[in-house]
Amino acid sequence: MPIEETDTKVTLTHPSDPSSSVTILKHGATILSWLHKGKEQLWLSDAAKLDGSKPVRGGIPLVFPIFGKEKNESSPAFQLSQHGFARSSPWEFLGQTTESPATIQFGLGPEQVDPEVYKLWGEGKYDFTLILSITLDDDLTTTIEVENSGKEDFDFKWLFHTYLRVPDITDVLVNNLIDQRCYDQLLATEYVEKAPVISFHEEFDRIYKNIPVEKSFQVIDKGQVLHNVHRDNLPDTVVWNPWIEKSKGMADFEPKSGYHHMLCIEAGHVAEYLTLAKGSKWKAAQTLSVGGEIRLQTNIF
Ligand SMILES: O=P(O)(O)OC[C@H]1O[C@@H](O)[C@H](O)[C@@H](O)[C@@H]1O
Repeated sequence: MPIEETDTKVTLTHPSDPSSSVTILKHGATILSWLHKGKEQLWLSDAAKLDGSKPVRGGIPLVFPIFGKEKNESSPAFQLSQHGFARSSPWEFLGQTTESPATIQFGLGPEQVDPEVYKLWGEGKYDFTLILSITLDDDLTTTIEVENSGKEDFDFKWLFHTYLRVPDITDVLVNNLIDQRCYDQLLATEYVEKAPVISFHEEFDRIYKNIPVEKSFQVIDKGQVLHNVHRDNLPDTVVWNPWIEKSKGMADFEPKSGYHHMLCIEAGHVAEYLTLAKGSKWKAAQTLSVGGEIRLQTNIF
């Protein structure tokens, strides 16, 4: 059976390769696991809450309609909690849409969001439909469509908060971010990245902005490409590792040494808000792939 559904989860198995599968928690439509030819590609905390009491620490949580906390008091998103409500709402499983490649869909509308939370976004005046499509081929593609089905335009941000699994963060390099503008959230400073490859030795939290979509990022471990992150209509990418102190402060981050085995590369539209006019739609996607040759894309600005 390519699809297995329980009350809380859905697992889609590759139709011609039983060792490849993706498992999604209905709460938050959070991808918890992607097995590629028997090998787990995502990191999931041992203490992640899977009962809906907290967003999942690990996998691919979905960030909408804000990224982080909105600091502008006059914004309709000011009262929303960190990273918005998509990751903490119960999505509906809509079923399979194509067989080859295998695609399943999940949906979220205002009626599924906790009414107390929904009221915090523009006093509950926005109507929206989110459709998440998950396509399992040799790659894993997540496609999001946001529709403004209401009577008012609204502003939003979107992000796939992907926790990639790595053998040891101190051995890992990420390429193709050179010459991109970035905002360092720890230093609260904006600058142009000059490192030909990024390496990790301490807490890391940067928003790389407006990156040509032709550029893909590769996570390289001792000369070997582990992960490739491709983007469609997602101009920004957050790179995050909490390191020692921040991990200690997160109750749902276990084991505490887990920061060694994860790296978040989060494709999104977060540097600026997108305005979605009433009646219109916006679509974007992230594709993760495994292995391949090292590709340096330094000549695309
Ligand atoms: O703890 P949360 O809400 O899942 O956020 C985790 C991290 O998410 C990242 O996207 C942010 O850049 C970090 O600043 C943040 O700490």
